[in-house]
Amino acid sequence: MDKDIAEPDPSFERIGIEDRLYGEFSDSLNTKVRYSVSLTECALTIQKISSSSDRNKVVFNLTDCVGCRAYKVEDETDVGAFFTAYFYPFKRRWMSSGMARQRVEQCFRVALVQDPLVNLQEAERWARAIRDASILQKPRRDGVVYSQLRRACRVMLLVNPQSGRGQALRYFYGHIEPMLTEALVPYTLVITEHQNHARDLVRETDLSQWDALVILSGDGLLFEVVNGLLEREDWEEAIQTPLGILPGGSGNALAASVHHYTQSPPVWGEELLLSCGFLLVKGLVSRLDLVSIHLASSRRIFSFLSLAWGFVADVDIESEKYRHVGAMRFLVGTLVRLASLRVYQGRLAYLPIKDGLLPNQGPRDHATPSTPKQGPKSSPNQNCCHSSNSTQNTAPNSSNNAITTMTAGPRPANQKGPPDSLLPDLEQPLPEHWMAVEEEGFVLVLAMFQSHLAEDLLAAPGAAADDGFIHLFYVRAGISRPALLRLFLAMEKGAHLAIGCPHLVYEKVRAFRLEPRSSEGAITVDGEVVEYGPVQGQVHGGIARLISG
Ligand SMILES: Nc1ncnc2c1ncn2[C@@H]1O[C@H](COP(=O)(O)OP(=O)(O)OP(=O)(O)O)[C@@H](O)[C@H]1O
Repeated sequence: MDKDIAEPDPSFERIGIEDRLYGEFSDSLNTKVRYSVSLTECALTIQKISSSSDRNKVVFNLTDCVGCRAYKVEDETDVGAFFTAYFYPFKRRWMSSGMARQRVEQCFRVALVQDPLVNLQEAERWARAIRDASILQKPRRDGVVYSQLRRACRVMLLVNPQSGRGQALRYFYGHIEPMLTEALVPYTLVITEHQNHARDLVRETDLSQWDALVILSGDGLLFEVVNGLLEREDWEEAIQTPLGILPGGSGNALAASVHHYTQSPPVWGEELLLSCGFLLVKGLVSRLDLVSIHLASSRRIFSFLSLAWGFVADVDIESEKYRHVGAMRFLVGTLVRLASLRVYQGRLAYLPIKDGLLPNQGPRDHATPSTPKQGPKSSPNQNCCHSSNSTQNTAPNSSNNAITTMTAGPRPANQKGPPDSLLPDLEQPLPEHWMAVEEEGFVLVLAMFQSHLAEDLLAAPGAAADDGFIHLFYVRAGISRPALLRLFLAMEKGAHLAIGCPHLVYEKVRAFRLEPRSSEGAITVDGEVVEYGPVQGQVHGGIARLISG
């Protein structure tokens, strides 16, 4: 479903890189004020004609432009026409520090001649040239070219009116609808009415009608959409439908991750909404990893965000009652939960990433900065797992790493979606090359698939949407309450790995298995509670597609 970039206006192409489109127009509200306006491939430059000072020159980068339209006003006596360009540049916040995208509109009156039609044609020529220039350059990341939604793509926009503080519809009408109109993106609004509404809808819908499925809600609604797509007969094609996320919940972890991947300064709340809306109308699409999660009941679900057990899962569940404070609910929940800190018993095992090495060989890929300093005593106890009856073969994967895989993974009956080649059945022993973590107990286990756990929790700073890794963290029993609090406070800036906490361990893995022994506890997947018991998962690198930037 790769859509190529729209064809640019040929008249603009003739201008060439060095040339400019130049014109003189009046202010839309005051015809006595006139501007010289010039357009290059990269920028729209506006200067007041009376002024010789450069201070009155404003330069807009066209990468910040979402659209431009030409029009005529109702007044029959006015021969003039207008064009308005819409920009969302990063600007310093009013009355506070930092930068965030803010909406700026530039409108000009075209009255070159007395013929209204000629003026309108000239306004349309400018609007088209600005639109085309704003989509000409395809960004690159590490040599990978993003694909792009076709212009005028058809978007199904699903809004959960109950999500977060119940503001999702206000966000839509206040910010997103105007932006979609400015960018000429046609959409159909679907207001979800109950749980699983979105899941049922995407499972049944004719996907050929849609170029993108966009969610304005918390992460829970996207979880439904992803799983609905993977329950279809045509799941392989269905999961290629580009997915978009707009933050409307109280966690908004994927939205925060998408913003983080643009390497822009961090933003929250409606500023994050504006940033994600901007990325949506720009329509760049990257790959998205999904992790298939096997539950004790043989049910398999697909996750794009996280799996949590212990402290993080408990905070997630218990902080539901503080959702009226928005993203702050996790901080409030953390403080409350710290008072009744628990240790959880269980077994954790994982399949490590070993570049160019067979598992069990070479140095451990231990990312905890403190670990080498602490010596073997404070290293987690890790052993290889032993398998009696697993069938294995060793095959190089696409990045030439020797990864031992299972020949045939478990595939629950009637289950769609990709097979899990790295996982044995949940009741079966793990292959020998898996690493087993032997600990006295855990305070938390957290498997992250994106960078953010919530808008203000940068749990896996090095993660990317399609890195093909599960970022596995665990905190061993024995950590003090102040040390755990310090970890979570540092996580706001993604600095928790750098503070030298000997109880925190971080591994990049491809698969994991968790077998809780404590009878009480909770496991959450993408923030939703799932059945408690043994659970395992493996990453499927880049099988979905995400509108990002
Ligand atoms: N109209 C509705 N009324 C009640 N529940 C709904 C409705 N629409 C969707 N849902 C369900 O609400 C659940 C939570 O949705 P979602 O995660 O998107 O928002 P949230 O829980 O407010 O976000 P967050 O987890 O960030 O706080 C989903 O499981 C979804 O199925």
